[in-house]
Amino acid sequence: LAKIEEKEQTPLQEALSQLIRQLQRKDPSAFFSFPVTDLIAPAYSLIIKRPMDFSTIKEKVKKELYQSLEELKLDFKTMCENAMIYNKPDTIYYKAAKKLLHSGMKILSTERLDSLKQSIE
Ligand SMILES: CC(=O)c1cc(-c2ccccn2)c2ncccn12
Repeated sequence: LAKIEEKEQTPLQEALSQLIRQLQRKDPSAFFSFPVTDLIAPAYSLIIKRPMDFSTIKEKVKKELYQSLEELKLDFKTMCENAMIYNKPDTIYYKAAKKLLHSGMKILSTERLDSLKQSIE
């Protein structure tokens, strides 16, 4: 079999991957690991205009679609906010999203991203 070439990660991709690992640890139930389907969430694709999940975020890193750390922060916020739009406040998904958003904003704080940016330049 031809050897499948592994591509080196850029410093930005490295920093993004490290942040995503930290964020995913805050989703122990893995509610946010994969895209929400209309099968498990009726009419989801009609209600949520910009679906987002960790697997899609990781795919975007791999395809070098993030040009800054802030773009990751935007997708992360969208992912959590989607869950707080679609799910009612008394559901496990809404509560998990609220908690994930809160802990994620610390991991992605401006101070943290600024210092990480220094190390990338
Ligand atoms: C994130 C989210 O909104 C979500 C994840 C899930 C989910 C994620 C993994 C396994 C099962 N369910 C879900 N199920 C029903 C309604 C909403 N959700």
